[in-house]
Amino acid sequence: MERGYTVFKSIDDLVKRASVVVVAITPQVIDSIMHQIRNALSAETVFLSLTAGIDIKWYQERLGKSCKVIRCMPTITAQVGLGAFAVSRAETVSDNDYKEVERFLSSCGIVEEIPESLMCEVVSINGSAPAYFYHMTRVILEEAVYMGFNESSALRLFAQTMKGSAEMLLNSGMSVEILEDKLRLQGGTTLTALDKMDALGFDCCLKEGVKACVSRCKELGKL
Ligand SMILES: NC(=O)C1=CN([C@@H]2O[C@H](COP(=O)(O)OP(=O)(O)OC[C@H]3O[C@@H](n4cnc5c(N)ncnc54)[C@H](OP(=O)(O)O)[C@@H]3O)[C@@H](O)[C@H]2O)C=CC1
Ligand SMILES: O=C(O)[C@@H]1CCC=N1
Repeated sequence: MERGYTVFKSIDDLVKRASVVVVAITPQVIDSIMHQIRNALSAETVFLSLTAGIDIKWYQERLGKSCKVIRCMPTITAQVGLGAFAVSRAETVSDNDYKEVERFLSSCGIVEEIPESLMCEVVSINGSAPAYFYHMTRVILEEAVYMGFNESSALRLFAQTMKGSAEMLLNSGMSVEILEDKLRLQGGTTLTALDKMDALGFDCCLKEGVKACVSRCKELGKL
């Protein structure tokens, strides 16, 4: 433990020694490690699953009804301490177990407890959402370069603007409608841009993307 972590030679050894086991593998391979986990799991072990689409019932069917499962949908932004974790728990998870996991997740982001029935829906607003933003950034940057900007200069301007916009949404006390309305000046540039995007189906594209994301999450749970 000199470096603050220990490397185990097998999943079996790791699960036997851990009070909380974090499962962060893809839905496509999770079934293949279940038997190793089942043999090593104690009644006290808390199982924190980050795997999209896999529900609490799925774990209970493989590990037993009494297993303590917390399902979590994380975001890649935890890497910079700004994670947004959506969690739900099995009835077998005590408040103390839950608080321990919440404390651990809170070290790198915010934690919201949500009904398990919304765990696939939430992927579309947290887990996958950073990619929507990165994709939008790529499109905007492409246009910026076309207009003559240096790419890194445009990136700094755009990303800082988005960071500030998110900060205002979270901490200004103003609603998203009020904030948008503040920019919708009659005859102004912003309104012209929003009208053009609206006419080309921007809102509809976003809604359809969100729906596709949720559907895929549900399919992953059935693989
Ligand atoms: N990426 C994201 O932003 C988000 C991901 N998620 C969820 O997190 C989970 C992991 O995603 P992500 O980290 O991106 O995926 P990666 O493919 O980057 O990582 C998968 C990990 O699983 C390990 N692994 C694969 N097969 C086995 C196995 N048989 N036994 C043990 N370990 C194995 C891999 O180890 P090795 O490298 O050694 O092969 C790798 O560390 C997914 O379920 C995804 O739905 C949720 C929200 C956001
Ligand atoms: O794309 C995926 O399947 C995972 C879930 C959320 C983000 N990445």
